[in-house]
Amino acid sequence: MEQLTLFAAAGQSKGLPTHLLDYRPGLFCTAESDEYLRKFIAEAPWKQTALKIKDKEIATPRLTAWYGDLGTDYSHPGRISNPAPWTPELLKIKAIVEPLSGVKFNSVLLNYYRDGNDSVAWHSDKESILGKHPVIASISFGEVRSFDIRNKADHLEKYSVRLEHGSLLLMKSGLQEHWEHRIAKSVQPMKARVNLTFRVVI
Ligand SMILES: O=C(O)CCC(=O)C(=O)O
Ligand SMILES: [Fe+2]
Repeated sequence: MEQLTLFAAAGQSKGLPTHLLDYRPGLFCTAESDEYLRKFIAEAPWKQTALKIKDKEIATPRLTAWYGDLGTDYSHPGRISNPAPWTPELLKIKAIVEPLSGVKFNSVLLNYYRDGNDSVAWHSDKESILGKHPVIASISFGEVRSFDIRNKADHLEKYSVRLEHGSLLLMKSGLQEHWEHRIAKSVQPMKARVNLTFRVVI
């Protein structure tokens, strides 16, 4: 089972390794972010996928949608999905995020956390299809959730960033190698949040 967040009310932890993570609040203004949140919730081809853990099928505790260039089919253990074609909104966001990231992305994974029960467990995005040192740009709309990272070699070394409405979190090269991240479930009531992670699938 996932643990409940240790950082429920905390802001950005002191000592956050900024060579691995770059947090930029307010990349999109509130009105624009409200509209993106509404539109993505209403229009993305949301799916709830199943994860196989020790031969048991477990529904992923959030909804996902995958968009990208044709040919960037993305497969995870237990899940395969064909990308939907880019929408005008996603292309607009991608064009803003790319110069800030120094990367041309060819796909984006959307996560929809419907309430505080939705989450993503500790993991790193280090599948071989993302290359050895992936850079991932993460945009958040909606409810502020705590993004926790922990050092793979020492789980007690942990930090947390509150991902605000309209913010960008750049996960830089090296983060996936040595650190895991999660969005923990929350005991506080939580409204909807949509997160976009722009990626390069090779
Ligand atoms: O929702 C988030 O901020 C993180 C999502 C994530 O880690 C992922 O999709 O791999
Ligand atoms: Fe991730």
